[in-house]
Amino acid sequence: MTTEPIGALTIRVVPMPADTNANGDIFGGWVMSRMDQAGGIAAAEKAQGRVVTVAVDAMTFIRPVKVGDIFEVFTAVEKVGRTSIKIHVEAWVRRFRTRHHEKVTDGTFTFVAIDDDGKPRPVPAG
Ligand SMILES: CC(=O)SCCNC(=O)CCNC(=O)[C@H](O)C(C)(C)COP(=O)(O)OP(=O)(O)OC[C@H]1O[C@@H](n2cnc3c(N)ncnc32)[C@H](O)[C@@H]1OP(=O)(O)O
Repeated sequence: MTTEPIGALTIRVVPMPADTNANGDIFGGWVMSRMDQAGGIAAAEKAQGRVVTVAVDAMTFIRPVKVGDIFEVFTAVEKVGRTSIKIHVEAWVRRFRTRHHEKVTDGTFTFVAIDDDGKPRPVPAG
């Protein structure tokens, strides 16, 4: 089990009771949405402009997220193609009250740099 997050801290937020599923844990869609947002921030920085999500791969939900946890998303550029960027995304929590730090989810998000017409454009070098 990884003991330290991979990548840069990109989003930090506390989930609320409205974000729970029928079990009382945080809804997986809420988790994926925050991960997509964080990946989009990292990809837009690399692309120096607009990006869209084209694919999500290898999502693993390892541990539940609870109300009151501090939810953190870490991102790292994994691969840059001609117009696409793969971002490794990890979600970690600092557990409510204990502040125990553990990984809850990871996945690979692929984004495509787009122009004003929504068409793929090359990712700038550097
Ligand atoms: C449906 C939704 O609302 S999801 C939420 C937001 N996302 C979107 O709206 C995106 C909707 N999709 C699109 O607009 C288009 O599919 C686009 C702009 C992302 C891509 O357009 P396409 O005409 O398919 O582009 P194209 O075939 O040239 O591929 C562009 C790049 O994406 C990569 N790509 C395309 N599909 C995938 C895929 N399923 N997995 C990984 N990479 C992919 C290609 O390999 C290519 O990468 P490269 O240039 O680095 O080699």
